[in-house]
Amino acid sequence: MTEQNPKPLLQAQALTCIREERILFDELSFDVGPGDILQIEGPNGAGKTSLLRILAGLSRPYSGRVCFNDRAIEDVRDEYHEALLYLGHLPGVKSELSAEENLDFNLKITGFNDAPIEQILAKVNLAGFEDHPAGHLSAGQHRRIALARLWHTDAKIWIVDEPLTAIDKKGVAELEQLFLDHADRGGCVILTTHQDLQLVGDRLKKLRLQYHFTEEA
Ligand SMILES: Nc1ncnc2c1ncn2[C@@H]1O[C@H](COP(=O)(O)OP(=O)(O)OP(=O)(O)O)[C@@H](O)[C@H]1O
Repeated sequence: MTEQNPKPLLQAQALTCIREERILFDELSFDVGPGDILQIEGPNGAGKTSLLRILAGLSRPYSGRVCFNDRAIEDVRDEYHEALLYLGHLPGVKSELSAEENLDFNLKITGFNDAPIEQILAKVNLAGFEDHPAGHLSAGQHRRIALARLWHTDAKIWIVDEPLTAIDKKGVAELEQLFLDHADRGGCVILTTHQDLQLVGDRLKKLRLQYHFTEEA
């Protein structure tokens, strides 16, 4: 937290999610405030991605609601959209486009028409790979193209699904530092990862989802 009890940016209020007749989580409530870095943990299939998608407004909970600045996100859709950067676990990178074209496209759809693409790609260690088709890059480099958006955004709320997958140690440390800097500026980060975060350390809050079996299982 950057200050004592700041007003939450995002509130999960009694969220229940059911998929294929299985309750993933039931009446889940938590707040995320400026300066928070929240790691959602849990085994495969526990519902981490489902929770992130609900928080991002991409899918609806069975019951409960998500609030941004005390308002249901459905009621402040445009405002929320502006405040949010969501990066799903499928990176949204087109194999046939180059690293530069992909980033340029992703930034343009979020309103950045003149972003310094080369500089941003250099920050994610893709200098020299700007013209390479994403499909010819490694899994980690592919993911770095998607992650590059984090280095050029005004969004306060970052929701990122498994950002560290396929990223090497140095890249993980750089990302952790970026998350810390963002939190220090009053933003928040909600992420899933199966890795232990080293740098973020005591700034980190954790929320653990359990795997609930169906009654028949
Ligand atoms: N759109 C959907 N329709 C039906 N079932 C779904 C849908 N999305 C997810 N599920 C189911 O919900 C459960 C939780 O999936 P989810 O991807 O949220 O888990 P996760 O905790 O992110 O898992 P992992 O660690 O493997 O990424 C899974 O059993 C999955 O099959």
